[in-house]
Amino acid sequence: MNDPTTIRRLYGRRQGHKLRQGQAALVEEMLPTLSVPEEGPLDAVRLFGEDRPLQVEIGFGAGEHLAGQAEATPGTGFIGCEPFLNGVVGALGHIRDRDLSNVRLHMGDALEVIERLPDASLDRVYLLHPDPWPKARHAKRRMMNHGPLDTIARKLKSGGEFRLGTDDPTYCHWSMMIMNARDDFEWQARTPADFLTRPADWPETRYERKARRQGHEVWYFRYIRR
Ligand SMILES: C[S@@+](CC[C@H](N)C(=O)[O-])C[C@H]1O[C@@H](n2cnc3c(N)ncnc32)[C@H](O)[C@@H]1O
Repeated sequence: MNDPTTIRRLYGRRQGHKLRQGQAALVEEMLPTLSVPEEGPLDAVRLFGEDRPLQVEIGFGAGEHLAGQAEATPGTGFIGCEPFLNGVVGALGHIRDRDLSNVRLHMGDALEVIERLPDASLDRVYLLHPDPWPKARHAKRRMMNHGPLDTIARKLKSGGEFRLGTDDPTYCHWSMMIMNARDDFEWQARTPADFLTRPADWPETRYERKARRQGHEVWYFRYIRR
């Protein structure tokens, strides 16, 4: 079971290096206890044993933002979604190190999980540094498209928040155009500083750090569901 090939077959996509033994143990022992059930409707009671606010992070990468938010708001239930095994292993490490009991993980497509939640059930959805799909012919694969956004809008409570972070100028412009065409979200930006400055309750992600190291500007969008 510790063989990385077996783990890859059982637990989906992986990137980069082989899992070390400690990481394999996290996947074998901890992940099954934190995984979102594979079938059926989902809600806070099924996931956390009680009614509580819910937030979803789409593509949590290495999980530092997810863990930071979960640590800051222990009364909220967090659902982190990420198809890559290495990212899931990173999140498991953070969850263990910070002793978090309010995170559940889905190793796969976030929209599959969001669809199974009740309408108007989410307090917040995070989409931080999504894959930019820079070629025009791949634009329909971007998460910032009306199909995925319709789903996110339906599942957010009125007054709930959708957060987007990106350092990609094309993706930034694209996202603004898409969101401008919608009347179900209100952009929370009064001055340029509002979207050029990371809010205090927005932990830095690995991609964001990398972008800043490379000298890129980063844009932070907060939209309230009307
Ligand atoms: C560029 S990385 C950013 C990771 C992280 N949010 C950060 O800022 O460091 C984008 C991530 O989104 C994940 N992703 C792409 N499509 C996804 C989907 N449909 N559901 C969940 N995660 C997805 C990818 O696997 C990848 O890890």
